[in-house]
Amino acid sequence: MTDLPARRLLLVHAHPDDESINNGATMAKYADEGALVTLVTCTRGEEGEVIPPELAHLAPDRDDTLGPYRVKELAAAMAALGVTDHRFLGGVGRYRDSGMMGAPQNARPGAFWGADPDEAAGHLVAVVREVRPQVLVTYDDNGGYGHPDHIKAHRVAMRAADLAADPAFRPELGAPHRIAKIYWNRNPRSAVEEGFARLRAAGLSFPGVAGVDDVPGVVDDAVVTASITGGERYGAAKAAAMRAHATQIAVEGPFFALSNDLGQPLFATEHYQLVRGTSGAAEGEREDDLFAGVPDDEGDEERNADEREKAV
Ligand SMILES: CC(=O)N[C@H]1[C@@H](O[C@@H]2[C@H](O)[C@H](O)[C@@H](O)[C@H](O)[C@H]2O)O[C@H](CO)[C@@H](O)[C@@H]1O
Ligand SMILES: [Zn+2]
Repeated sequence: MTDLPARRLLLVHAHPDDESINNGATMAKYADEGALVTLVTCTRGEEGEVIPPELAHLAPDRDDTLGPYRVKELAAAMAALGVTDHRFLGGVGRYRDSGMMGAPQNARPGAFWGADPDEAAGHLVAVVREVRPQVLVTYDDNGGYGHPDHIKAHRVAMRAADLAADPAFRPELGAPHRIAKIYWNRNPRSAVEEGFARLRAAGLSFPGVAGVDDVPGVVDDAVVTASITGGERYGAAKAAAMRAHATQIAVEGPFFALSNDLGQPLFATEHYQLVRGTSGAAEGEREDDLFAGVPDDEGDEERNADEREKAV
C-alpha cells in the first residue's frame, strides 16, 4: 500500500460484531480524523445464533448461510463507522467460527480454534507489513470472555506482531515492521457498574439484565491505561454499527442485548490497556489518544524516504 496516511490503526477481531461492540466509537473517531483504520476479522461468525425470527433459517443447523449474511452486516457496520479497509484473515471464509468453548464445532475441520498458529499469523503479517500500523488493538489472553475464537485471535495477533518485525520471517511478505503500541480491550469495573445502574434506572424491556462480569474484559480501574471518549457523535456511529449486526445484537437507546436477551450498557467511551510500547501520557495518567507519543510517520519507511527526498 503506497501513500499511507500518517496515522494507522489495526484491529484484530474474531467475529463480525466484535469490532463494533468493543471499538466502534474508537474506529469511527480515528477514521473521521483521517487515520487509516484497518479491521481484520478472523471468521464470518457462521456458528452464531440468530435474533430476528424471520432470519432463523440462516442458522448453522438450518441453511447454514449465516456466515455470508454476517459479511453483509459487517459491511453495513463499516459504512456506519466510516471504515473502508476491512479484511478477513486469510481471505473470506478461510477460517470458520469455532462455536462457544467446549462445543463440538471447536474440533470441526477449518474451525479457527484449530488453525495452525503460524499459518494464521502469516496471513496477518502480510497485512501488518502492508499497512504498517503504529497501533494494534486486540483482546487480552482470555479473549475478553473465554470464547475460543477470541483467544485464538489474541494469540494470532500477538504472534504476528512479533513475526512482522523479524527480518528473517518470510521476507516475501514485505519489509519488516515493528508496531509501536499494542493495546488490549478492557472495561474498568467502575464504568461498567455505573452503566448497569443507568440500565436498571431506565427500566428497559430486555427480558433480563447481564451481570457486570458478563461484560468482556472487566478489570480493576487501575489496569486501564487509555480511554477514548466517543461522545455523542461517535457513540451514535457505534450504536448504528451495532444495529447493523441485527442477527447478533438488539440495540435500545444506550443499551443492547446479544442473543441471550440480557441487557447491558452500550459504552461511547472505550477503554484499553497498553501492553507493548510506551505510554504518551504523564506518569500515572491515562492516555486519551492511542497514538500519543508515536511519531505520525513511525514505521512508514516509504513515506519517510519520500519526505527525506522532498527535504533535499
Ligand atoms: C459477541 C460475540 O463474541 N458473539 C459470538 C458468540 O455469540 C454468543 C453465543 O451465540 C452464545 O451462545 C449466546 O448466548 C450469546 O448471546 C452470543 O453472543 O459466539 C458465536 C458462536 O461462536 C459467535 O458467532 C458470535 O459472534
Ligand atoms: Zn466474537
